[in-house]
Parts: sequence; structure tokens; C-alpha cells
Amino acid sequence: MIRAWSSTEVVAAERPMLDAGVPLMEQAAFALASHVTRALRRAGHRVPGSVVLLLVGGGNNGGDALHAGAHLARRGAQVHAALLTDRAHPEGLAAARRSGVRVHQVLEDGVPPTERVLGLARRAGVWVDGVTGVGAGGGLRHPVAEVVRSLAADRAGWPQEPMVVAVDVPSGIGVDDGTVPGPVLPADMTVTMGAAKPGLLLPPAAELAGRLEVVDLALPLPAGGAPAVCRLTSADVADLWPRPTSSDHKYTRGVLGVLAGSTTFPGAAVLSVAGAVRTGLGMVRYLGPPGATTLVHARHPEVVAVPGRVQAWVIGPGVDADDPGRAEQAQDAIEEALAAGVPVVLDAGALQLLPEDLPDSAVLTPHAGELATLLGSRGEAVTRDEVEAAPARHARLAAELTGAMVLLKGATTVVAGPTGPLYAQADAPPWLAAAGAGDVLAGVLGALLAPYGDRLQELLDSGEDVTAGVARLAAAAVVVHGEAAQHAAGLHGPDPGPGRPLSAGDVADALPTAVGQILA
Ligand SMILES: NC(=O)C1=CN([C@@H]2O[C@H](COP(=O)(O)OP(=O)(O)OC[C@H]3O[C@@H](n4cnc5c(N)ncnc54)[C@H](OP(=O)(O)O)[C@@H]3O)[C@@H](O)[C@H]2O)[C@@H](O)CC1
Ligand SMILES: Nc1ncnc2c1ncn2[C@@H]1O[C@H](COP(=O)(O)OP(=O)(O)O)[C@@H](O)[C@H]1O
Ligand SMILES: [K+]
Repeated sequence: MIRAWSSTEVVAAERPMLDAGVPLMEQAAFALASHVTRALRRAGHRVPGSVVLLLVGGGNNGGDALHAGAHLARRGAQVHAALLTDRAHPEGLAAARRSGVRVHQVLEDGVPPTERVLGLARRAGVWVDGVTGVGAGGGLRHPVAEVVRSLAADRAGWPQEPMVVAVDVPSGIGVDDGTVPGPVLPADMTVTMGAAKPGLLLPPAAELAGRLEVVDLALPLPAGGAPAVCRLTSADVADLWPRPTSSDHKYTRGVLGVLAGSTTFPGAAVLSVAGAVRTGLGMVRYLGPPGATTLVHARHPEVVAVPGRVQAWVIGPGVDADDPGRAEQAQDAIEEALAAGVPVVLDAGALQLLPEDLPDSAVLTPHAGELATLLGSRGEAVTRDEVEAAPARHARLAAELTGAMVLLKGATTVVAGPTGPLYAQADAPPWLAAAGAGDVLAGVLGALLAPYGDRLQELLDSGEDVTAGVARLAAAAVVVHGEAAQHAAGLHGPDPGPGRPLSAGDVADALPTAVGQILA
């Protein structure tokens, strides 16, 4: 699991080590130089002869860059440092000068002239972004902001783009909330010190970080609490997977009720059922109109279309909330699920039928537009764009307002409960942005929750942290769904290339392969 800690936690954890004289910056800079060296080799280059430009701000982030530049210069690189402010980390600057780094004090009348920095940048194959790190907030200020904006624009126009390496974080991101309040130079790689920071996992900032390398500085984390953001890996998913044993039968493996599809949207029934069946569980009970039931049976004859006991529910995919009969059925099912105390996934149409208060064993699965509508219905008027600009904050707000777990879908999907760490999963290729993909995810999540359904009350009684458990399973469902999309898009294997288009049905069909590979 990748764990991200807030800037306050990281700084607090560094303090006793710095007080004890541990040379954290030197360790961080050495690791940074080594990562740049490895990245150059991966790209088929050598350090001797490479031209590196350090973009240096006035704090310790610039200090990291200068010390790393000194190492690279000693390894034979031609290193230039552009000092973007009127002061630079003194020891870092001295080390850089001693090692032959060419230092450019580019300020003119206190302002770094963009043209001068661009001139240096055009000659370099590697740009090291050491402008700001965890000590800055609120977006880059004038005039550094203009320089970074021009560099980002200039770089995008080049036939052979330089490799951009961010020191600790891409300068200018919201380090703790993942927002992008102003210009940021998108990185190919971020070398982060001590621990990942929330903005390196949370959208939209995470999408500017590139490959993430965490430098272990043996910081005494947790200094005072849990990580702010987590990201599950396939190995974590394998650990929590409900593997069947020889003593299992179909009822112990979990029975999932699916209330999905309508006369208008019968396909959603097929896709959410496919998501569940192909993830693997004991049984699916399907409740829907005759046309949709016929379609479901044509693809999945094993589905039981008769009401009965279930250990979890998926309610809402393809349910037309404007159809009074179907809406009433969905509402009854929601009430029944909540009264029975079993986990329930509430998707699409069901999001318009929510009761006032929900337990955190209910998982809402909106996309950004649906979340904006949901928040509007709870007195928080926001647009889809505002949700997309700060997904973590809005998912958390919706969880607090409803009491439920919120799984906010997107290129990076965020899972937030009313309390506890956030999860941010970036497992899926952009090919997954396809109609019906969300219906499949609802089924995957239902299948993962069902085996725990009967034990929910028992777990609550025993003091287990059910919120944490449900959040982890929700994140796990996103991993499996994303992995299945990778398979469906032909993105597995040694040299996958750009991938290929997929349909939501292809993603469901790829689930057994994805699960098998995760468990292998
Ligand atoms: N301590 C250590 O040994 C270790 C530290 N480490 C490293 O230290 C980094 C943290 O360093 P830090 O605390 O010095 O802050 P940092 O991120 O460089 O920013 C301060 C500078 O930015 C400026 N600035 C501020 N806001 C701004 C804005 N909006 N727009 C533009 N500029 C702005 C601010 O200017 P000022 O406000 O002072 O005028 C000042 O010059 C951390 O990320 C990691 O890389 C690691 O190596 C581990 C060991
Ligand atoms: N750019 C993207 N990259 C990767 N995955 C994406 C992207 N955009 C959307 N997704 C994923 O695709 C799925 C789309 O779900 P949703 O919007 O509910 O579609 P539908 O309602 O048609 O089923 C979600 O799992 C979401 O996380
Ligand atoms: K930086």
C-alpha cells in the first residue's frame, strides 16, 4: 500500500531527526540524483554528456535540487542552475558551485526573465523542478508562476521533450488536497522525500506527478495519526480477497441482490450482473422488469430472478428514477437493505432516492456530475467542474452529509468515508471512459461486499472498524475493475503499446483473468 502523509505530519516527523543531526537533505539529494541517473539510463542516455537544468526556488526544495545537481555534475553531467529568487539554499549553492554546476542568477530587477530561463531550458535534456515543496501553498506566486507557465507551454511544443523531474512534489500543486490552483510543470517523475504526499495520489494534481518514487528517509511516521491518503496495490487486494475454501458453499460465499435496469435501460442490468458474476461470488439474485430479466438470463443463466435472502445489494444502475413504479421498487429495496443491516451499493438512479441518513456500510458510486447533483440536493450548490477541481474535498463532504461511503469515479477514483483515510486509485486506462463501465464496477463492488454481509453486525459488535473495512473493499473493487480494463484494452504484457478500444462488456469478460492474475 502506498501511504501519503500530510505536509504537517512529514515536517513534524523530520524535526527530531534534523535535531539529532541526521543529514536528511544530503540523503534526499543523493537519492534524487540516483533516480535521475536511472531515468536517464532507462531512456537510453548516459549521465556524462547529459545537460541538466535545475529550477531553483528559495527554500529547502531548491536545496535538494542544488545538492542533487552537485552529485550529477560530479558524475559528468553538464549542470546549470537557474536561481528563480533572490536567495538560494546557502549550503546547496556552495556544494553546487564546488562541483562545477554553472549557476545563473537570472533575476533582473528582482524578476526572473522568462526568455532567459527558456534559453537555458532549451539546451537541457532534463529539467529538475526544485521551485517549491511542502513549505509552499496556494499556488505559485508571481513572478515564478509566469516562468513555470511558459516552461510548461514551451515544453509541450518541442519535438523532443525534456524529461521533467519534480523534487518532492511538482511545484505549485496543492500538496495536501490534490488541487491545481495555478501553473504547474507536469513531471515525468516525482522523487518524493520521506513519504508520499496526498497531492501525489489525489486527482487532479496526481496526474501531473508522473512516475512516483518515494525516498525512504526512515522518518518516524506515524508521528500523530493515520495516513491522509492510501493507494492499494494488487498485492493488498490479493491479501483481502475472499478466497473460497473447501468448506464453502454458495451461501457462505455471498449472495448479492441486484436491482438494476429498466425498460429504458435494460443493458445496465446485464452489465452490473456481469460485473458481479465474473468477479466471483456464491449467487446473484436479480430483480427487474421482464425484458431486462430475459436479457440477463441470455448472458447469465445462473442468475436467480426470484426474491430471497441476500447478504448485500447493488441498487440503481439503469434504474430510471423518473419511472414511479421502478423508483418505488428501488426505494423499498434500499429500506429493506438498510433495515437488514447489509452492505448496499447505491449507483446511478438510486442516488436520487437516498434517505436522509445512511450507514457507512452503504457505498454511493457517483461520477462527478452525479456528485454535484447529490451535493446540490443537500444544500451545497456546486458544479461538476468544481467537483472535478477538488474531488477529494467534495467526496469527503458528501460522505459527511450522508453518512455513507462515497466512491467518486474518474480517471483517478477517490473513496471517502465520513472519517478515516481517503483512498485514491489510478488503475484504469483512459479507454475505460466508456458507457456502462460504471455499471460493471457496481457489480464488482457488490460481489466483494457480499461475503462480509452477514458478518457486518458481528463485526460492528466486536468493535471492528467497519468504515475502514468497507473503504478498503471499495478501493479493491476499483483496482480489480481497472486491471480488467487494462486486460480488455490489451495493456498487459511486456511491451503493450497504446492499447485498443474496449466496451463495458469486454471489461466484465476480462474480470476472471484480472482476478486470477492478482491472486497468482
Ligand atoms: N528540512 C530538511 O532537511 C529537508 C527538507 N526537504 C525538502 O525541503 C522542502 C521543504 O522546504 P521548505 O520548508 O524550505 O519550503 P519549500 O517547499 O522549499 O518552499 C519555501 C520557498 O518557497 C517560497 N514560496 C512559498 N510559497 C510560495 C508560492 N506560493 N509561490 C512561490 N514561492 C513560494 C518561499 O519564499 P518566501 O515565502 O520565503 O519568500 C521559500 O523560498 C521539502 O519539500 C523537501 O524538498 C527534504 O529534503 C527532507 C529534508
Ligand atoms: N479518463 C478515464 N480514465 C480511466 N477511467 C475512467 C476515465 N473516465 C472514467 N473512467 C472510469 O470509467 C467508469 C465510468 O463510469 P460511469 O461514469 O458511471 O459510466 P456509466 O454510468 O456509463 O456506467 C468509472 O469506473 C470511471 O472511474
Ligand atoms: K518541487
